Amino acid sequence: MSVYQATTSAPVNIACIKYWGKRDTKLILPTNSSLSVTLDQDHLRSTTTSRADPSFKKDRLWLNGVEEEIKDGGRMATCIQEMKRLRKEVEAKDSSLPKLSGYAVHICSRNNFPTAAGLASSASGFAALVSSLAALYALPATPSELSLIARQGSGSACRSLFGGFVAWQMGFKPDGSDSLAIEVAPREHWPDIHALICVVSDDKKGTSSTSGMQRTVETSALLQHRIAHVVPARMEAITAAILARDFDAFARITMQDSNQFHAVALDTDPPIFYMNDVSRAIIALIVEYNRVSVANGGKLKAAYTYDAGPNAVIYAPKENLKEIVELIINYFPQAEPFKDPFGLFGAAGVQGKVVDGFNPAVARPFGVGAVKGLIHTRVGDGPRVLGAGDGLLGADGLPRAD
Ligand SMILES: Nc1ncnc2c1ncn2[C@@H]1O[C@H](COP(=O)(O)OP(=O)(O)OP(=O)(O)O)[C@@H](O)[C@H]1O
Ligand SMILES: C[C@@](O)(CCOP(=O)(O)OP(=O)(O)O)CC(=O)O
Repeated sequence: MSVYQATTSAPVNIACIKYWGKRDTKLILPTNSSLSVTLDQDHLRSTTTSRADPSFKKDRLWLNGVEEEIKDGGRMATCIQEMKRLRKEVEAKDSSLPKLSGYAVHICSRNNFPTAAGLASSASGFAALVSSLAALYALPATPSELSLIARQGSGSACRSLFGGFVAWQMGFKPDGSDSLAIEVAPREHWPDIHALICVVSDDKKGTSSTSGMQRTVETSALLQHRIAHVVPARMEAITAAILARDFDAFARITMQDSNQFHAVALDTDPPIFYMNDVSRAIIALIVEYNRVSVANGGKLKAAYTYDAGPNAVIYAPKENLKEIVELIINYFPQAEPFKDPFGLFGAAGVQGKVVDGFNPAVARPFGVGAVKGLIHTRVGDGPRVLGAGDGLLGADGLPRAD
């Protein structure tokens, strides 16, 4: 008997222009457009296997080995239902196709990084879910078409259907059919963009993005100014910066937009604080690192950005990553040796130090554990279809023990 199964992996994305606010909470339609960099799946990814089988009684999902309830009318159920609808359309056009749209599915997914810790697991998770079902159902859909469905799982997930530099166009139609992701530039356009993730906390966060942004929509006057007068011009300017590979402009806009997102969080009633003292110290270090460069006649060398949590993501051209890792480690000693996937350091490992002219008093040194880990990665590609050997379900249709 045929086994109908597909496995894909999908990347995390970290926004430079932040999505924060919905105009429709069911369809997940945003109050502003956003733009992100897709990170390399060689380092951070969700891997998902989907199987359709006539013997399955109901749709089931396992996340990191634990079964999650698929709630009726919930986001997961909506995504699965929408994918089955697309499959049904394909089957209607070709009667020789197996009627997979009528079978229940078993879905098994793993993240190779902490889930629900502000590392955008919902983005890679829903992108992997949608792309694995698209592969299972052999849908002729484009990544933008699939992004319409991933968006209904988690807004930011729509941007993980592409690699490189990705915009989520907010759209204007009430049915959401124009609220989708498009590629601004593939990673090959600007492969030099690297990212250092400073894991400040891998705990589950206090205020989820979903509830936090809704409170902001309801109570923040500053958000209305951001939506009407700030984001549209920033979307244009950062797109131009990416197309011109202008890191100075890219960095300036990215930092400004992170700052404004955290300002609207603070402007929410009651206020929401996602950054902590460690996050703010990292901002001070990057600001000073850039100041020294500019004082010496150079340009901005790094950009920080923070999502709905205290973890920092630092974007920079590859050539600056060595200095940036040394800088962070100088203030935030690490319990574990730095994993050095790009071979920046020799066998001796990293020694903390600051660049000449750096004012060390901009931040106080912290103890081991303030920054729990550093992940060095770079701009990456979009979802990948994997081989049968990578499947996460066993012959019985349940998660494989490994
Ligand atoms: N691999 C996956 N497959 C399917 N769903 C997933 C996967 N990984 C995460 N999710 C869903 O995303 C939820 C976590 O999303 P949440 O927004 O709380 O955290 P986050 O994405 O890590 O943080 P943020 O989006 O704010 O950066 C999980 O509870 C689960 O429902
Ligand atoms: C701060 C952000 O990371 C917010 C992400 O919010 P989510 O996409 O997690 O929210 P839901 O649509 O409610 O699932 C900014 C961004 O990624 O653009």
